[in-house]
Amino acid sequence: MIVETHGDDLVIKAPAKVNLHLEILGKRPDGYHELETLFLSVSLYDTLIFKQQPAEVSVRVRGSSLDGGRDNLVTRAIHLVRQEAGISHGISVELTKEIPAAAGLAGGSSDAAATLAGLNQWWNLGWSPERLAALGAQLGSDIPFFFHTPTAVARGRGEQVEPCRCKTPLDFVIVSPEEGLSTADVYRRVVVPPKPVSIEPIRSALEQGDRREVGKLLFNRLEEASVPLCPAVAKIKHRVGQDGIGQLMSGSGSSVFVLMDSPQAAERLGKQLIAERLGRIYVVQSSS
Ligand SMILES: C[C@@](CO)(OP(=O)(O)O)[C@H](O)COP(=O)(O)OP(=O)(O)OC[C@H]1O[C@@H](n2ccc(N)nc2=O)[C@H](O)[C@@H]1O
Ligand SMILES: Nc1ncnc2c1ncn2[C@@H]1O[C@H](COP(=O)(O)OP(=O)(O)O)[C@@H](O)[C@H]1O
Repeated sequence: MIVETHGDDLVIKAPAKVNLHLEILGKRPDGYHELETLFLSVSLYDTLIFKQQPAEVSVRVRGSSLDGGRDNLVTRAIHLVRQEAGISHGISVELTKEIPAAAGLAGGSSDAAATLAGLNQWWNLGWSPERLAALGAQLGSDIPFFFHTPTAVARGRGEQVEPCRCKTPLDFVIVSPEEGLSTADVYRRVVVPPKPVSIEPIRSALEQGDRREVGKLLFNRLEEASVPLCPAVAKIKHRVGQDGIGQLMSGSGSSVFVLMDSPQAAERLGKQLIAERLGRIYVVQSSS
């Protein structure tokens, strides 16, 4: 995330993520699936502006039909911090959404992580990134990763995070169809593989900066479960199947990303796809 002060305001840009690898290792007694995933944050951002306000909490959302009420992850993160710190200070947050919601890009999770980090600074709490990540895990599985950007391996439900290196910037075109996907529906259909695909080859390719190898090794176990639920994913995968150096659905969908071998190639493909009305198109790079 990118943190700046503008006059009296604190401004945080909260990045989206993609999963370069996602494998299911098993099903747990609590019904959740144990996963192993390689996260990468990218340069598509929501923006949060924190402003002083006496006692009450208010969250205003722009650029989306989501409201700022008690179900919004920003609001939930504010209440969690106030409870944990034992304080009742007010705060006003203006959230401008650019990351499409429920698209496998973890926009809501990133907003929550940005809120935890922002309030830690705003209220001088002095909490460590580990403490913030552990608090975030109470709100959502993808949140701890955002304290370890740009790239990390995550296990468990996503809360066990091990940072890794990305030696070279990576360029992507992301296609987000209008049709969304329910994470619960996708996990319900997933089949636990007898022998999981290893994360090590793609992690090593990323650490060596071998983008072609990364492209060849892209893998997401949830993709096969999602295609029958969302024909748009199949349509996009078919359309971009020969483009770039690899293509994959992100997380539980429905966004699909194409890994490109240069920023110029990403710009060119982005322009072509905008004309084809497959969904919202984002030309992005790996970022913090
Ligand atoms: C797929 C991933 C990968 O990064 O991200 P997104 O696509 O959401 O970005 C995550 O595993 C999203 O995990 P999480 O954020 O916990 O999903 P939720 O929406 O809370 O889960 C909805 C439902 O999906 C099932 N579920 C979820 C996560 C998991 N590891 N195993 C599961 O079986 C559970 O039935 C749960 O009740
Ligand atoms: N600030 C927020 N931004 C996006 N979604 C939010 C937010 N707060 C709550 N939500 C809810 O969380 C769900 C998951 O959002 P998000 O993290 O964007 O998607 P995904 O889990 O597919 O990556 C959405 O369906 C939405 O209803």
